[in-house]
Amino acid sequence: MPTMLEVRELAHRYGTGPGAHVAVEDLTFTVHQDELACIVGPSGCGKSTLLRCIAGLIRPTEGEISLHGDVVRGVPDDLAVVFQDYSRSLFPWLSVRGNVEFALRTRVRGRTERRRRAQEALSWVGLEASASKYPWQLSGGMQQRVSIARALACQPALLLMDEPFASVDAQTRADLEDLLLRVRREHGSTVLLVTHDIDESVYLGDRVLVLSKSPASIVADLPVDLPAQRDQITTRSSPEFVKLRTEIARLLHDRAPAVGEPEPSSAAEKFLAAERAEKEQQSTRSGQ
Ligand SMILES: Nc1ncnc2c1ncn2[C@@H]1O[C@H](COP(=O)(O)OP(=O)(O)OP(=O)(O)O)[C@@H](O)[C@H]1O
Repeated sequence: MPTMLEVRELAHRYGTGPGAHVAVEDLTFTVHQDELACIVGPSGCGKSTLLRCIAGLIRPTEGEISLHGDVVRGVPDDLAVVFQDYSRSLFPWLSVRGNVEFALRTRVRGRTERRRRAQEALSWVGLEASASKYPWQLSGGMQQRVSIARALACQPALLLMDEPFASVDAQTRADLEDLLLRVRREHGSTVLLVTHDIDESVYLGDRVLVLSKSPASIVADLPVDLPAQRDQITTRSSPEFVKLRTEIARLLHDRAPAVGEPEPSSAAEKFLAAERAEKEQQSTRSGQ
């Protein structure tokens, strides 16, 4: 498959002089066309900084980013982003269809064609019947489906997703993950998705890039050797899945155990258990 995204020796520093903060350093990786690559890393390690550089929102201090061979020097036309906070990314005064059409206003000529593309993308995410509603009339999961439809309607060369499912309850999250896998299978798209959630990175990804603590650098680039057709129960309990998520937890939890401390494997399990507990808490909070 051809290379869609190339990140070469990327570094970004906020500020200058002694107070400068190095957010990412020496990041090099590629994402191929039609691939879904997940980035997982500790909180504050520089994931959003990396995405902002790829989206052309900030200019990296060092290194270069290319999208289908063109060096990124501003916000690329054929790139779409789905953020975690769907409530702030949709216009409340526009209908669901209006929100999707709005994203097409500079990309697609002709109102009829914009409407057709919006309606098509809404059908991909199962929202064609809600096209005339307003975002505030929809559940959180449905609003995020609108954000996904809006991004897909643009037929982006690259879809960036920044913690896209972190603000919904656990069941909705699983539904949205499956929706993303299905839409990708049926319509093809190149996706770079950032998540805190190790299980989610393995469940969704063709590859998982594991980042170090701040400043972020790549500690592992792991292929996910699972079938394209995935299932929340069977896939997540398969030995390959468990092995990979344990390996990632170990990489993120990278330190030698002190005398009397648990072995790395049980430390990794503890880390995963803590992560699951945090997710459950978050899910309870977002369900309230
Ligand atoms: N505009 C900014 N000015 C100065 N420092 C910044 C700025 N944005 C981010 N940082 C710092 O850069 C580091 C990386 O931040 P970034 O938001 O990229 O991390 P992250 O991995 O996305 O975090 P999280 O997982 O919590 O969302 C952090 O220490 C943060 O405080």
